[in-house]
Amino acid sequence: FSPGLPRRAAPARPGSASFSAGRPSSRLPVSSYQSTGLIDVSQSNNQRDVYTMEQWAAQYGMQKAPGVELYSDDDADWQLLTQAPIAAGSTVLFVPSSIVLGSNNIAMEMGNALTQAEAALVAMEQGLAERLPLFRLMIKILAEWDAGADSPYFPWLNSLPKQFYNGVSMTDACFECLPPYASIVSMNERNAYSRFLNAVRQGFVPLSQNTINDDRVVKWAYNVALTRFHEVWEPTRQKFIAPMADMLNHSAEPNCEIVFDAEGNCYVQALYDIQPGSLLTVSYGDPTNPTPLFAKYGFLTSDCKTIFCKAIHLDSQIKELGYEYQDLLFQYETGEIAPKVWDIFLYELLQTNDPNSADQFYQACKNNDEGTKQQYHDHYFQYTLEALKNHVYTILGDVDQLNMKAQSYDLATHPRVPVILAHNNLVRDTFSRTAVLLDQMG
Ligand SMILES: C[S@@+](CC[C@H](N)C(=O)[O-])C[C@H]1O[C@@H](n2cnc3c(N)ncnc32)[C@H](O)[C@@H]1O
Repeated sequence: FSPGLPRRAAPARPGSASFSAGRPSSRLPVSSYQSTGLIDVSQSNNQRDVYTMEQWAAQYGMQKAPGVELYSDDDADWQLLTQAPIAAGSTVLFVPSSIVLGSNNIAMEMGNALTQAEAALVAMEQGLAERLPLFRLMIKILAEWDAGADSPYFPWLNSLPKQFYNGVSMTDACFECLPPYASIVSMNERNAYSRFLNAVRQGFVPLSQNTINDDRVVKWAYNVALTRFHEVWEPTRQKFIAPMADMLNHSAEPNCEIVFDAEGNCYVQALYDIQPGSLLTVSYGDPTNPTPLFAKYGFLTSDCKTIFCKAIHLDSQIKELGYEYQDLLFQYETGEIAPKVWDIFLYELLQTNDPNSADQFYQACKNNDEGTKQQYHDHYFQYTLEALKNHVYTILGDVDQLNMKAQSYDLATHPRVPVILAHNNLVRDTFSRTAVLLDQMG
């Protein structure tokens, strides 16, 4: 779950002297996929046995640096913290490959049945080929869930959350309370899930009918896979889930990173010296934009410094100028707007009113001709300013409406309302500051 991080050569396995004892690892047996003692994934039962999972992982050879502990302040969300200092570069956690779920191994284990299910998935939508490693993880989780207490992964499954707040779990009522960009990104997550469900229901993979027909179970397995994987790109692209390492939360300024060696062993390493009492964190992705993290993981980072431009009506201008959303940032604390946001607004104005100038401005942007760009910006400043103000005040008005709608929902049936409001408030706070800045400009 830290796609942006480069894979590094794996460090030497930590000397056992400085690590809490763990028995030598042995490969987990493949479960026989029979249903006994199924785990209740209904949201009403959010009990999680994380400590038995920790003991189970230790029995298979998981090792932690002294002082590393599971921690929760609400019994719902768990993470790792350290009670002892940890030196930069040292290994915080080691998870042996014997308990790591890897999409390549799953493909080998499940063979032809999985290949057929994957073909059915890709036939629905070519772009889903990218999501095959995730599909494999989901199928494996379902197979282990199907095996119930007979699954060698039972303690891990029993430690997992039942409640999710991401786009996959959202209803149409939730999407109606989000600004367009957040709504689209969240809906994409749910749509990908629907395709996965459809592929599972084609019946190729050896899962019980009860499992296949239970939307809650399939959705839970999908959410577990989606929110807990770590992607590696070498020697081939694949996704892993390493029990215990999957307890690390996200931070925009993480103090740890996750690496896998060629055998699939997982190492969590300290990026800096870490003080006692610190939470251990990794990066789940682009820290400049909280919305995709919100849609995928269902939380809003408290340490977010920027949001992306919400001008999705200018998508074609963004594409034409070759800009990325990462270039189009609004600063949370100051409301400042990135220069390229001004470019796309001006470009649209010129296209509508003065196509020749639009062409010249386009060339200047493409050639990084800052002088010419500045001349256009100076000349049309009042118009661009008006267009931006209009956009910002429209978004502010919309967000107020969306929040009013979200607040009218019953929390018992809409548990995602708080995170939706937190998302919208981040947008509102940032844009309020931007509005003040724009008003000061004229
Ligand atoms: C890989 S799991 C991490 C372990 C997880 N906290 C747990 O209780 O099992 C990812 C999930 O942790 C939660 N999470 C991670 N980072 C977070 C953060 N900075 N703030 C709030 N929740 C976070 C989200 O629910 C996310 O989907």
